[in-house]
Amino acid sequence: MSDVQERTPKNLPDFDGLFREPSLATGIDLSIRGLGKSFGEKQILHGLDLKIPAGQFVAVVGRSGCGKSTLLRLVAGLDEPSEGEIRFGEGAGPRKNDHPVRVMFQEPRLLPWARLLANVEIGLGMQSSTRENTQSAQEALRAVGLGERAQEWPSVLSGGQKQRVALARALVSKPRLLAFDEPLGALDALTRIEMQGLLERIWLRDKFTALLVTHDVSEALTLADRVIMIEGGRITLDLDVDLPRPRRRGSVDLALLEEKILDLLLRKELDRPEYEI
Ligand SMILES: Nc1ncnc2c1ncn2[C@@H]1O[C@H](COP(=O)(O)OP(=O)(O)OP(=O)(O)O)[C@@H](O)[C@H]1O
Repeated sequence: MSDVQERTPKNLPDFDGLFREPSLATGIDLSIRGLGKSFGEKQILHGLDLKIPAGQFVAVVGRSGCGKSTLLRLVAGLDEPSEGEIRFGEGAGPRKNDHPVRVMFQEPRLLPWARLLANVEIGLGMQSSTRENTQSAQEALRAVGLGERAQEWPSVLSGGQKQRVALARALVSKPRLLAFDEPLGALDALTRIEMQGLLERIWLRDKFTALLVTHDVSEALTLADRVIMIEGGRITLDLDVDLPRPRRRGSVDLALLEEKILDLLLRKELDRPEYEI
């Protein structure tokens, strides 16, 4: 597992000169015990146990419908567990107000009638705009490389640029845990690779705890310290990805790990009763 302590700003790749100063945000521990979730008669998650130390980057993979987004929604406080508990930080109970988690979704969900700066300020709450909020939003836009475009409208942006605004909006409140639900799923391959680099650099700078739900095993392995696989509502793989960063796409180490995870996913698929002859 990567050592969080070693991620000092001096190791960081520069992005338009924007990553020299670390922000004050730091990650938070996440502890999940006996987590279950049912929708009506259908049980989706079964007694999940998971501990994520502050600052770790964890990717969650698994077949479509296995419950990845359900887990993320529970962690983000967007839904209530049917059983079990989710705790943040040393000994802290579930926090209703001042929730430490922000989410970035696959769709940017920008307000078309608000300029980019105002869209990012929304990440600080719906209170009226203050000078500090405007400054924070401007900094967040700068961090995603859109500082010069604060007064533009969402409609003039490409899909990748809209996702960068969504990232700025998620970052502006300096969350202690940032959850990503397929954030790059709708982007073309090149933009996706660029965005992966941006996500990694921002995470290295801010040291928040990261929970990434993705279909893309290669993306999980490029970004995460640890990859978790959910199958049948349970964690069936918990793999440390102990490779130096930034990771080289197409390297033998990554390819071997990817093959191992894909093999497991495919074998599980073949084991399913509907595939029996
Ligand atoms: N609000 C809901 N009401 C009823 N069923 C739901 C609800 N939310 C999710 N489900 C069901 O829970 C199961 C898991 O859904 P979830 O979205 O967590 O899967 P996923 O692994 O994220 O899938 P995908 O990779 O396709 O996005 C699915 O069968 C889904 O239909």
